[in-house]
Amino acid sequence: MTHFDDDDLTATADHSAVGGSGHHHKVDRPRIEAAVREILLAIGEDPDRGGLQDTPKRVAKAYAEVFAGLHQDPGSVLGTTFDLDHEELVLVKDIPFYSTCEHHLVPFHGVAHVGYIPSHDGRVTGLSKLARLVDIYARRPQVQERLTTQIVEALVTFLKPRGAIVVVECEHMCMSMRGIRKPGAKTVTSAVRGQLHDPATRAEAMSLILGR
Ligand SMILES: Nc1nc2c(ncn2[C@@H]2O[C@H](COP(=O)(O)OP(=O)(O)OP(=O)(O)O)[C@@H](O)[C@H]2O)c(=O)[nH]1
Ligand SMILES: [Zn+2]
Repeated sequence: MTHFDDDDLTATADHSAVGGSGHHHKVDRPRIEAAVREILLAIGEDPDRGGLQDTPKRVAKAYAEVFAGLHQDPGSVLGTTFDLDHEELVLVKDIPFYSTCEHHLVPFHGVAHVGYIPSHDGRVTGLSKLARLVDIYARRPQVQERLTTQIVEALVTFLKPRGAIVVVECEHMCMSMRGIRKPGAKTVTSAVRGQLHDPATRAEAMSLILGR
């Protein structure tokens, strides 16, 4: 039996244009459990002591949640659209998220700002879908640059907007708790497409994003 957890999105991702994983298996929890037991042994711990007995199971459950985005389809999320006749910028800002650095498998977290200028027929998606899109790509082993690009590419692919902008601001735990140890350092990445390349349009979006 495969163990696959998620709250409410269950479609299997296979959309290569927007970074579908191409993996057809789901999260294999027994395999994670065995690996976590090995790690505990390798760091010199006793995986059989009371406090650690259930840890491999807990980690497997947590990983199934944290990496659930590998098995979710951004197209099915952005498929809900409304004909609202709004042809100007729609921006959801300060969307909080947690992701996992693919280099160290420790968290990076912050906020994403996601905006687009709807297509000429004025079709817009539900606002919550923009936040769902962020989670689908955040819940994978990631680097911040790819996360940013995948979100903007999904907007372009599924909404055919006249323009799109994604700005992501993160603190990387791999830079805070270990290595260079610079807690508080923030990494900002952005990606723009279409009409948001226009300096005035881009400046308007950026002032909305930065105006706190
Ligand atoms: N570009 C980019 N780099 C990242 C991201 N997350 C972590 N990194 C970096 O990935 C790099 C990996 O560098 P390596 O030299 O291979 O690994 P390392 O010896 O653990 O590096 P240090 O973190 O400098 O100790 C580090 O510089 C991290 O800061 C990310 O989202 N984007
Ligand atoms: Zn890292």
